[in-house]
Amino acid sequence: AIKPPKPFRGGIPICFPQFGTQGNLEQHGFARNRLWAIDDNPPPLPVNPAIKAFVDLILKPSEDDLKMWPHSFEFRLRIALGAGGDLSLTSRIRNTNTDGRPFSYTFAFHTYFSVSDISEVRVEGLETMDYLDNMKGKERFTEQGDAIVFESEVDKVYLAAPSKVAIIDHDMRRTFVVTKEGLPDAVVWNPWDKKAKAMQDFGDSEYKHMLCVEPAAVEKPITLKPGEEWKGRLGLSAVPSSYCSGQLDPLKVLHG
Ligand SMILES: O=P(O)(O)OC[C@H]1O[C@@H](O)[C@H](O)[C@@H](O)[C@@H]1O
Repeated sequence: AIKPPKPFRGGIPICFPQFGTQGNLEQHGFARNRLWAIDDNPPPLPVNPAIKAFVDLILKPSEDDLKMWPHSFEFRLRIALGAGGDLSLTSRIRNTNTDGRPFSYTFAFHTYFSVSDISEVRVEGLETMDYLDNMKGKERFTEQGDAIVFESEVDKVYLAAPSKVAIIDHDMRRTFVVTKEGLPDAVVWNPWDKKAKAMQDFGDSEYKHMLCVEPAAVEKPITLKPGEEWKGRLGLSAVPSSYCSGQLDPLKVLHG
């Protein structure tokens, strides 16, 4: 059972106004631990004709939030479902400070994916990208040319990652396609066995069946002046993937 203010481990927690430990706030910021309200009268947002249903939510800071992070904001979230089950999350964050002050934040859609077996999963789209390795003091490295596979703990922030990343699950014959807009980075995280054991709200072997791929703005914080609004979008779809002689065609997966 989830008892606020504990974050939910799974789904798509929203990291705002701080990703990870990059600041003075609690890990990943406070937004993921708050109750959001239904936004009955959201400002217009173009609706993709493929969208069949959506809900608009809003988060504004409480008095306590303002003590920790002294900025007034309106965070609108549209959660939309397409006919084929495609999911789209659009975040709109507006600076509503009345004292003329800008604010800066980092952000992530902390997306948990369910996979059959992490050792059999490949991530395509992040080859040759630069990344900051959270396990090595955020040092910068460059990924090799091969798809990413998993054989130990991974906690990396890929910088200026492409707008489409694919998670290919051989055993399930399923590929998750993650698309992102307005979010330059992509975090990839799996805690592996030792960290899984150390996490109280996580089963010892659950790491085998999950992977986080998180569209994010981490390296360069986003700054908004009063009255300015930022928009970031996450798109998710699951497509059946055929699996022939051990190889998928990555170009086909990523470019349709
Ligand atoms: O346990 P939390 O706060 O949900 O965070 C889980 C992980 O989230 C990832 O996004 C971070 O890169 C990791 O460093 C972190 O361990």
